[in-house]
Amino acid sequence: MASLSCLFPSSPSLKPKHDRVVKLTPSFRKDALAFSARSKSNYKFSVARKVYADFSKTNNVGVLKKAKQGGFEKDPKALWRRYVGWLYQNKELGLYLDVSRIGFSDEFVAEMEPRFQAAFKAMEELENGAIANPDEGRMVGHYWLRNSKLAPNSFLQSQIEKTLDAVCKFADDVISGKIKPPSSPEGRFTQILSVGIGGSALGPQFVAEALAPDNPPLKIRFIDNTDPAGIDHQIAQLGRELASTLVIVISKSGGTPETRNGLLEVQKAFREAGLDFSKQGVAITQENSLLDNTARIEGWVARFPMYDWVGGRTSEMSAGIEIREMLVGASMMDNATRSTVLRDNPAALLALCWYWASDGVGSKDMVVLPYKDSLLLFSRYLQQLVMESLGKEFDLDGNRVNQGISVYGNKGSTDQHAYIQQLREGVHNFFVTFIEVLRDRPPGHDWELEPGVTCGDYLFGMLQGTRSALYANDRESITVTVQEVTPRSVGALIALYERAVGLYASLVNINAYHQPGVEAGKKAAGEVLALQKRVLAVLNEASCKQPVEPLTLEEVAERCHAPEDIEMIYKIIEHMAANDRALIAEGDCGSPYSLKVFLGECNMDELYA
Ligand SMILES: O=P(O)(O)OC[C@H]1O[C@H](O)[C@H](O)[C@@H](O)[C@@H]1O
Repeated sequence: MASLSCLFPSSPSLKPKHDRVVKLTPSFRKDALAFSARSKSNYKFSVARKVYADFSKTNNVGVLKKAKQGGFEKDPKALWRRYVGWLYQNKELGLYLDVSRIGFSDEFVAEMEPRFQAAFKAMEELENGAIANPDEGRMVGHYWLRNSKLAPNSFLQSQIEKTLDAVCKFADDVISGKIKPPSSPEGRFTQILSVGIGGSALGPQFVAEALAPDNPPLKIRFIDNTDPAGIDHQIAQLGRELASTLVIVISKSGGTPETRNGLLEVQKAFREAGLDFSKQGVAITQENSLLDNTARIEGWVARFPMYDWVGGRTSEMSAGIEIREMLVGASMMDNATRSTVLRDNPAALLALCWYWASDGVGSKDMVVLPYKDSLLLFSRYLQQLVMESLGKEFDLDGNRVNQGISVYGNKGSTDQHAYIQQLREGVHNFFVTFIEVLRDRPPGHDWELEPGVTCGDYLFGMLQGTRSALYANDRESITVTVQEVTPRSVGALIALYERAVGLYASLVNINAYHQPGVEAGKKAAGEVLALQKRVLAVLNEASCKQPVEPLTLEEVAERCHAPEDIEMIYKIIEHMAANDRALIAEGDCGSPYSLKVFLGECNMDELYA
């Protein structure tokens, strides 16, 4: 078993290359202001504007703010012309993008054109194998997964193709019962339990929810946290079907603590049920990772690779279900989003809208509202893709920029009964993306629940109504329309947003492919657990005395040589007490100074260890 420290890797390569506490330079400030003023001063709808910059005195963070006053284009005919003029249509994919309810002007588009050309060039270089993730010294190759011929060399190309074939064959063999669990009465796998977190969970969850047939050959459930009660619930729900459950453990790094814990908990459940986990376990991870080595040594059913050059949040196409059609959709969208003509490139249009709506500094949140239950998880999926990619402290030149765009949303029309009130009338700090699906339900199932009106017409009406009502109050929106939710359209949507994020990152000059900020929390979590071990040792020593010596928090902190960590020690003891692992002799947790604690048992082995 790996020690805990191995599972909280702190990668030195993730550190900034140089001291990046750099002030926002006056020239940057001037450029930003001039750019914003120039591009918006001629705004054709004659919107009065006030543009000002506000620089925080305390941390040198520059925030360019704009104030929009007056109205948007409200004349229906002019608005219709704007709609038609900017409408993007992808005939092959049956996908439309409407950006008419974002108020950018022609002057703004012209100002942005050179930046987009630079972004297109950077994207081309990325696709050709440039080190597009400089901090980590990595190529960024998720686009090759849907067109292996793009891979920069034949070795990578054949790796991609072989993996895809192997995944598809494995899936067929599991479904047909050729690969089966050793001791299940059904004689085939009936359930999938997917264990993973972040990019190793959100994509599979989204796709599984979006594309699940009514009666899938295998049902899928997820463990995506280190919450023991949540894990117990998933295992309990499987019940006797644990014997016919295929457990797929997904972790690019192969060392993420939450995923490791999920695996250990599931393996324990297998042992207790008298089942051999290795005959039902599959690993999807980088070659030679901790997970890969474990799976190899224990002889799991299968192992599939994730690549160094594919980030977790862009790994949806690495290995999974229904993959070939999704890849076709993604590849078609990739072709469309390679266009260097802004108007013809839906990813560039999205990036343009994001830049306009959020002033290129994330001043507005992106609310994602799919009007389709099966796309519920799209917003959660996009939350990671957008926020982990764009939420960066420094730009590529080392300037402190604190970039990002916040993403939230669930689905319509459900959310209309929750927070649309605030969107329409409250604080104006967002823009909306509607996802519209034209086909309501499979052909032949529709009926009119009142004369001339189906259930789906209501959903349609709610979307259109909300879009209009928001715009009437100067709230901007984008609408992405697809014909149906199919593997192809889901693949296309994922590819559309992956590219939009990449292009936007170029516009604001940040690395979209690393996540240095995530390391801080992981490191701190490791320190908490290390402190907990010291607390346990101190309490154990006092609890082994005759008579037992209950300790105050101050005494524990002092004996741990960590008086400055007393608050964390209190939290550790509170948590242990709630789980019957520490006993309260006096006082209670609500009055920390009154507390005296000890352990229920003395562990002699540990005492003399
Ligand atoms: O796939 P794994 O290596 O287990 O990583 C799972 C997740 O870990 C971290 O939180 C990263 O920030 C995510 O980008 C990643 O998706």
